[in-house]
Amino acid sequence: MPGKREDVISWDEFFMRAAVAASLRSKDPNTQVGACIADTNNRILSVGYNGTPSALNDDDFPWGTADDPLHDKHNYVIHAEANAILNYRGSLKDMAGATVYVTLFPCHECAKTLVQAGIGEVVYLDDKYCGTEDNLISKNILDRCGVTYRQVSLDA
Ligand SMILES: Nc1ccn([C@H]2C[C@H](O)[C@@H](COP(=O)(O)O)O2)c(=O)n1
Ligand SMILES: [Zn+2]
Repeated sequence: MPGKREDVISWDEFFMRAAVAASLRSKDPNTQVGACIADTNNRILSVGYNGTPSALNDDDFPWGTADDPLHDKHNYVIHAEANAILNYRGSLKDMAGATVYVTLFPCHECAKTLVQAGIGEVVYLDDKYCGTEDNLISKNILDRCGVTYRQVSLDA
């Protein structure tokens, strides 16, 4: 009888690759972010990526930053982590202790939302805004709320 295949990818890699796949749907020309929420039984609950509200035509949209807040994408885009939570059709109770895999470290608004949804762990790929005020607030929120975070990398 042949033995089982041992050379399989880890759960971390599996969920992070799902987050990366979600990020490929993002229309943001500068930063594409994907998120995948996995529960404590290693089941994917939801995925999301950064984009406009679905009723807002993303063809007719200022995909840049601007001094005028009316024309700055940051005021319109829903972040990947928020979309992953909003896309979930089950009970929020299922997110208790779940892990969010995200391709970019969460901003402070997402950190608050993740905490409130019951997420217990953040696993991230990139932290390109590390050390910025927003990033420090985000880490402060996660630390104070007992949400752990760790960085992983994906081999090419
Ligand atoms: N954890 C994050 C951080 C950012 N985003 C989104 C929001 C914007 O669409 C983009 C950031 O744009 P940038 O300021 O780098 O031009 O990424 C997110 O979804 N989740
Ligand atoms: Zn965010």
